[in-house]
Amino acid sequence: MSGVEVSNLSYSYGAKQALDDVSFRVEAGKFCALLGPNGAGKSTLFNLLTRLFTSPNGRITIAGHDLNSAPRAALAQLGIVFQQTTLDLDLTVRQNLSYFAALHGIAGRDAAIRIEASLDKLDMLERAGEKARTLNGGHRRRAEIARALIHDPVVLLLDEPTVGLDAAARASITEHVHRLTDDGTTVLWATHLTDEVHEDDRLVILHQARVLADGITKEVSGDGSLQETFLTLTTTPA
Ligand SMILES: Nc1ncnc2c1ncn2[C@@H]1O[C@H](COP(=O)(O)OP(=O)(O)OP(=O)(O)O)[C@@H](O)[C@H]1O
Repeated sequence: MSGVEVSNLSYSYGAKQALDDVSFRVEAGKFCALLGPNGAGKSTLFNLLTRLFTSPNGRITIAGHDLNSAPRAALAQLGIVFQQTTLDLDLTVRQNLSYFAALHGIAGRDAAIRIEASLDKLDMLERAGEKARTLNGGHRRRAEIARALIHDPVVLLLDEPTVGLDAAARASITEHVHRLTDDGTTVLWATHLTDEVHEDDRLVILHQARVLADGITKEVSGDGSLQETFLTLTTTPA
């Protein structure tokens, strides 16, 4: 089964083409890194995947649901972590998650069970009663990821989720999110940092609106390092 499928997707801001005939498919339960330098088109793609933008060109399916013709079914299967923090800093971690659960129509005992399970996956249970304001950047991010899992989405999208974090927090979040695939979650992780990508991950390299490489990371890198491959691909004119 496919988690996310993008077919022949294009998008322009006026004369500026941000995505040019982009296609890739991520199988359910896999971690896929969407790797691209600044301006590659990653945020544009995320805005289309979350239906903030729509495009007449191309097709997106989420867990088999066409985002255009069945948007409610498709979006119900999506968990989203945006680049900018969206926690209410004056609420505790648990209150932030409860509020989000309520927005999804989840309440009472069901909500409590899901919140515990989501926090546990991110090793955040012991911080449930702390106000978001008192957490460091890494823990805030982990709380947001836990929040994105409450409704048990098939697909989790993260748009450069480690921006602004120190090396230890980046490594911890990267590991936690990789482990989510053990439960069958499909992960699409946008980044410009090659050290966040594991050699067995699916990898899509995006540059100047186009997909330049698509495959298993170690196969894309070949004999070199991913860093070398990425630099070669993205510093050579497309
Ligand atoms: N509102 C806009 N109007 C015009 N051009 C835009 C707009 N938003 C983005 N672009 C351009 O579209 C291209 C893709 O931008 P996008 O933000 O999707 O890339 P990105 O890979 O997310 O980059 P970054 O890592 O810097 O966020 C870039 O050339 C960018 O300058």
